[in-house]
Amino acid sequence: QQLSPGYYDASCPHVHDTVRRVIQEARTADPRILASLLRLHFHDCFVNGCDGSLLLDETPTMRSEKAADANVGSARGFPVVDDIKATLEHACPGVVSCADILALAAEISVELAGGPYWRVMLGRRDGMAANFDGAQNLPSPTDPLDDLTQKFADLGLDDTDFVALQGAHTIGRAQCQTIQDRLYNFSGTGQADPTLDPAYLAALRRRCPAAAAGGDGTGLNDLDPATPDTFDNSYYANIRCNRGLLRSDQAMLSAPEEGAESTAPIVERFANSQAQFFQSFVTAMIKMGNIAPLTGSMGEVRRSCRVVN
Ligand code: HEM
Ligand SMILES: [Ca+2]
Ligand SMILES: [Ca+2]
Repeated sequence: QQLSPGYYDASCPHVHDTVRRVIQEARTADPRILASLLRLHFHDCFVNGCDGSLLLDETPTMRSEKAADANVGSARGFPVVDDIKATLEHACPGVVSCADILALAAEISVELAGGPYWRVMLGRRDGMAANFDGAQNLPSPTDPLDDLTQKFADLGLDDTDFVALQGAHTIGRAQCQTIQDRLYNFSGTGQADPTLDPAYLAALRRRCPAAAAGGDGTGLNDLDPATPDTFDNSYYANIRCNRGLLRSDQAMLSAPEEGAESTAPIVERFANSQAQFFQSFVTAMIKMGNIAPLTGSMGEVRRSCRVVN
């Protein structure tokens, strides 16, 4: 069985508008919520496929994905997902899965931030378990380029998908702790990452004081210093002038292992053409949304996204 854009046409015809309305409301108090929701879909799909596993709370017998390094103190937006779910349970009880809510919320967030529109494939069902170990294996900002591209390739996402999906960092924030080594002690050298633009480095050091100077690592930085809240292609222009925030962002320009293709030409292409970035981003989001979905009678439609029924 396959996903389809019209999956809820009969059972919950206003699902897209409903999700959109709740996000619009949340956004007035918290503009960052668009970025946070987009990230949740990624972190869900990369662990056990797009099955809502990320949303499950810890139980005495099951470690949550929320407790994994990439998510703890970092993944946010869960109360908004709860609000969306509650609104949909009121309108169409027991119909819309939490996995589909994340897919819809990602698309709507991109669109509201000024990015492309696409018809979201729907019909995923929710999984019955979280996978803490899987979440520990999410791509990390300290992974070298080849590990990053391999983690995407393992899920059927090629280098173009990888570069396009990283473009999600055209919106949102990252905590100082994710870049502290780049600013003060790159690869144990006691120096800054030499690939960082000097003016950008100086600005980041002001925002993120060293631990010895009292920095606690929780300060926030724009992932895209040029247009932090707009979904556009300036993320790639930043990388071209060594203003990628995370090491994993800038890594797209680093030399690949022998025999592997360079991702630099794709960065260049997206920096030069927002239309090509948008087109590849949509393709890649639909591919990512198709990772190992539960369909038919597999899994369930959760009543609360935090617990199995
Ligand atoms: C190479 C793979 C990736 C790595 C290593 C990575 C890493 C990170 C890190 C470290 C943060 C900051 C978290 C924090 O400080 O709390 C972040 C934020 C973010 N990531 Fe990624 N990411 C990757 C790919 C993606 C993809 C594929 C998407 C979505 C399609 C995405 C969307 C986001 C967004 C929107 C934010 C900002 C969230 C917010 O402001 O709440 N990332 N990412
Ligand atoms: Ca999942
Ligand atoms: Ca931007």
